[in-house]
Parts: sequence; C-alpha cells; structure tokens
Amino acid sequence: MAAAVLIENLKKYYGDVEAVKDISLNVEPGEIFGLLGPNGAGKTTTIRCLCTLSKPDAGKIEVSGISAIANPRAVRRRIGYVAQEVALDKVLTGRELLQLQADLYHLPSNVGKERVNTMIEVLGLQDYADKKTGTYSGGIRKRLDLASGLLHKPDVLVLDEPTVGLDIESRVVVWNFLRQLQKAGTTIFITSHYLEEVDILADRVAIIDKGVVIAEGTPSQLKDNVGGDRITLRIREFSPMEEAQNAKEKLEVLPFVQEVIINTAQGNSLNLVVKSQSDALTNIQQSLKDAGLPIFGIAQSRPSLDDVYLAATGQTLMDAELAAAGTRDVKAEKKQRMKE
Ligand SMILES: Nc1ncnc2c1ncn2[C@@H]1O[C@H](COP(=O)(O)OP(=O)(O)OP(=O)(O)O)[C@@H](O)[C@H]1O
Repeated sequence: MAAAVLIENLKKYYGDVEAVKDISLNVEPGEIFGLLGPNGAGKTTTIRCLCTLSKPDAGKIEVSGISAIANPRAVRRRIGYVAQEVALDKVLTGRELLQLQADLYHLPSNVGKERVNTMIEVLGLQDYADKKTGTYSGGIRKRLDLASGLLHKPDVLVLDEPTVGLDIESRVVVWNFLRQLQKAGTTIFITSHYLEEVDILADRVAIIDKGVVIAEGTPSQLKDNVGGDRITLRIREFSPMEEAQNAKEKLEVLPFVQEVIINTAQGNSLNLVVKSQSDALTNIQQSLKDAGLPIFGIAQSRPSLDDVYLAATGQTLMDAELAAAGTRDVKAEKKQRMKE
C-alpha cells in the first residue's frame, strides 16, 4: 500500500531564506504523525507544500501515491487542511461557511447539505451552527475549522498547530476528536510546538529544526534513545552554593549517576541524569542521609521530547523559540504567502 504521505528531499526557499532545506517523511495510512519543531523550523512551509498551496523548489511529495506537484487537484480531494489561523468571515453563520466550503469542493447540493449536517452533529456544533462565527469562542471556532477540513471526507487530515491558543478543556476536546477520527481510518498529519500534544497524540514524530529532520521515531523510541532518567532534587527550598556543590560531589560518584548540574535559576536545585533503574531514588536518598544532607523535594521522570530536542540541538525547544522570535517579520511573510 502506498504511503499516506511521502515527502522526499523537499526544499523550499523564500529569497535567501532556506525555509525547508531537506525534509523527507513517510506517513503510513491510519497513523497520527506529528511534526514538531520551534517557530520558524519549517513546519508551515512543509504543510503548505503538502497541501499544494506552495510550490516546492525541489523534492517529491505524494499523497496515497499521487504526486502533489504533477496532480495537485487529485491531491486536494484527498487532503483536508486546517490552517493555523483561519480568516473566517465573521458575518456568516457556521452553517453558511460550511455550505460555502461544500460548494468549493463541488459536492452535489444534496450530498453537501447532508455532509454539513453530519459534521455539525459530529463536532457538537448544533447550538452554534446558526449563529454568526464572529460570536464564537476559540474552541468552537476550531471545531468549525475541523468540520470544514473534513467535509469532503479526506483520507489525510493535515492540521497546523490545531490547539494553539486554546484552553486545556478545548484542547482535550480536539485531541479526543482526532483519536476518534483515527479510529475511523483517517490519517492525521499534525504540526505542533507543544511537546505534550505530540507526545500524547502521535504514533510517530519527526522533530525538525532549521529546515531539516533531526530525529524521527515513536515518542517512546526517541526518549529511549536519549537514555537515562531525569531526577530533580532540592536539598532545601533555596540551598547555599557550597551545600549544592557538596551534594553534587557526593552524588556524581554513584555508579548509576551520569550527570549532575546545579540549577542556579531554581534555588541551586540539582538536575541529575541517571541510568534507568528502579532504586535510583532510594540510593540517592541514602547517600544524602549518609552525608548529613536534608531533602526538600525529589522526583524522577523519564526523558521528555524536550530532552530529545536538547540532546539533538544543544538547546531546549523553548530557547530555540525565543531565539527565532526576534528574527522574523511575520507580516511580510503573510503578504508573500498571499502572492503564491
Ligand atoms: N513567505 C515567507 N517569506 C519569507 N520568509 C518566510 C516565509 N514563510 C516562512 N518564511 C521563513 O521560513 C522559515 C520557516 O518558516 P515556517 O513558517 O515554515 O516555520 P514554522 O516551523 O511553521 O513556524 P511557525 O509555527 O511559527 O509558523 C522561517 O525562517 C520563516 O521566517
């Protein structure tokens, strides 16, 4: 069976900016695939090429074996796209907007009406469908976007940052809906810079940075590859440096401890990387007791996707976002996109 989405050596430049340098991805039918990366990594550009809204400078893109470059119309029929920001016409009602979308997809009028009704029901929009979209909350608006992307029953639903700006309750509604959709057989391709969103939802994930894929696998595989567990330890709420240093020296000689860092920004607490073993906490507690040191708090966790990103790039995802934030002219980018 052909891959639901196949992207090979995709390149896309905007003038001198290499938005996508070299991206290859393979999404299996029925998967939820997550594309994770900081702002500016090239996620939206990749998605726009996949959805035939932007023409790649090089590379191959296929949806269910059909080339998005040679045959964009056929690909558009198979893809539903939910963009990051949707310029909803605020004076139309949700139903009117969905109907408009059904017409754009050339659905025969009776089929279109039926699909609009079904999507309103499936997404729980009955109370809102006949109100103007200008009155909608962010969560309801997102549900309408989803309904709109799914009207023509696409094989692949592509979502760009589906829960950005939503409160946690609305995010959970979207996540549950996407899981149901997957159960019904739809392939889902989602970009996000929320680590936990991708961790919770995606069967597989690719992490991209500066236009290239830096890691790919299931969330568990990626975290296992980084190796070790993380332990956060506070000797006291605020420890003097000498005490933190003393604890560090006592702990870094333990055979299962791989790294100890003093976190000065957090009251000189200690961040440890340890070999995954069940008695690490007990051994650390014993060592500190032997050294006459108290414990204010201690917690062990598996590595997160942020640790995966950190291991691959040397900085956290949040630091990468902050670094990217100052270098972009988002208004100019939007203008340029309109021209494409
Ligand atoms: N139309 C454009 N004109 C010029 N540069 C652009 C344009 N679109 C994107 N870029 C640049 O290409 C790079 C990748 O942008 P892209 O929007 O694909 O990243 P992203 O990972 O989707 O980030 P975000 O989530 O903020 O949209 C960035 O450096 C961005 O500034």
